[in-house]
Amino acid sequence: MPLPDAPLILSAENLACRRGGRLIFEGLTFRLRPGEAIALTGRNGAGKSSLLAMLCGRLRPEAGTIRVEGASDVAPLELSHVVGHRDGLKTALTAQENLAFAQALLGDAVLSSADALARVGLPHVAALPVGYLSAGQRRRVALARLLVARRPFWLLDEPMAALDLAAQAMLAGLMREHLAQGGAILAATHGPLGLDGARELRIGP
Ligand SMILES: Nc1ncnc2c1ncn2[C@@H]1O[C@H](COP(=O)(O)OP(=O)(O)OP(=O)(O)O)[C@@H](O)[C@H]1O
Repeated sequence: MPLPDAPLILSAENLACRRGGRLIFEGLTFRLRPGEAIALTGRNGAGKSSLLAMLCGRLRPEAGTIRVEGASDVAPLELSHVVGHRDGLKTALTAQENLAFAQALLGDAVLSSADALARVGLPHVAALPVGYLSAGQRRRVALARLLVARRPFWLLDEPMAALDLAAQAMLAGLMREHLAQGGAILAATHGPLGLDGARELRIGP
């Protein structure tokens, strides 16, 4: 899908989240603007992953609204890359095949699969089935999906998990590039993202 020309803002208004009958959070309001990064923080169980699930349409808010200002008729998921705890990779396919699949699915191609793997430092595993890769290598392949198709919003759940220090620096660099190009990032995290200008959004006490 071609991206709309208008500046896009991911907007959440007065969100409440209920899981297993328990109110997890309520009254959550924020706007994610072009070029902006939000570090979503909070203790274990505060609802960070649940918020990401709501933003990408997998979980219905108990109350409140989520919309994209500038493209109100488009679901946020269609304008987002989501990298969650589950990497969504197909273990029998090679790294390159997984990325080619993602590119065909997501459209609006940017880098080729081979170039995206090179950017995340994995050119040598392109032809290996993902099932053979280490945890950190798998995460890098999942992150390479960010590079094969253009999406303004990156919604990331613990993106630094399983990455060694060099890979953390590489990811911070990719995120900075995305922000410099007018993209926006919301990342649930328990640690630093390596982004100086990131604004903290804390859920819970
Ligand atoms: N499918 C579910 N059914 C019932 N409760 C759930 C379900 N999924 C999550 N929860 C509960 O919702 C709460 C929020 O979970 P969530 O995974 O969003 O927290 P989190 O902030 O991402 O935690 P962490 O920092 O540990 O990753 C937790 O109490 C969790 O047990």
